[in-house]
Amino acid sequence: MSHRAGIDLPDLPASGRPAGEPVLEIDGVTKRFKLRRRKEPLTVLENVSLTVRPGATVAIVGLSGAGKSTLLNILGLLERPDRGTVRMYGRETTTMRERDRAQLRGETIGFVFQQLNLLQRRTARQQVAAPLLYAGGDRLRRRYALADEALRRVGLGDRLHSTQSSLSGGEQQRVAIARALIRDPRLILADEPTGALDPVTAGQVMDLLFDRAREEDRALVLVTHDHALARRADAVYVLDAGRLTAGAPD
Ligand SMILES: Nc1ncnc2c1ncn2[C@@H]1O[C@H](COP(=O)(O)OP(=O)(O)OP(=O)(O)O)[C@@H](O)[C@H]1O
Repeated sequence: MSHRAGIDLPDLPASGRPAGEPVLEIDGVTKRFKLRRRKEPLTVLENVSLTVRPGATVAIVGLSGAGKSTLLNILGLLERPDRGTVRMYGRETTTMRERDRAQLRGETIGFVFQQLNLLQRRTARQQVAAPLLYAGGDRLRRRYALADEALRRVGLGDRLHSTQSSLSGGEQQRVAIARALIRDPRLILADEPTGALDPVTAGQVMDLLFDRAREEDRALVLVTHDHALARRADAVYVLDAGRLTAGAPD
């Protein structure tokens, strides 16, 4: 068991695939939103269950408005479901205090979302190093070297000192990916991570995310409209009318 920042997490094996406890396991998750001027709430997720094991790559597809981002927010402990359980390494999170959920989120999850949430005047190196400001110890001291390495891995080794506003949309997205990976998260949650990228760069970036998830027994959950990309995952699920079913995209 690792004990980092007060959170107990199972140790990852040095090699090989563990039979292992699921990274994430949700069961019977239901989410409704109250809409203005509508009596009946909108049911976005209905009795959704999903298990993500170490090393797994999972893609979720569905029409616009199907609830994919809502599901990803629940998996990422950013939102709580109205019903159901969300277990991370066996720990039930829906009843945890917000502070504990935030700590578990920070230690475990790397987010690559559609909204980039990057600061326009910071350099690429500063953006990517930022999550390590809270890491402490060696990673805090080496944050710029680690950021430079992460930026090189997404092909931005020559743009370390460029400010966010001077980068193209695709380059900004790669900065966001480098930032999501800098803390070496066990679970990567990605929402349309290649939307702004050309096919070649998109392929390289996805190789990086898939390799990280598979080779190091991390896990990846990917939301996408791109069915060719979804087919690269070990498992594909379709979200339709609030229900999640296993299935291959058309
Ligand atoms: N906070 C909220 N309050 C009210 N309705 C919401 C809220 N968040 C999401 N919704 C609604 O829930 C439904 C699902 O939204 P969500 O963003 O999860 O869909 P999505 O499948 O990710 O869509 P897209 O592919 O277009 O990004 C939509 O009808 C949306 O308007």
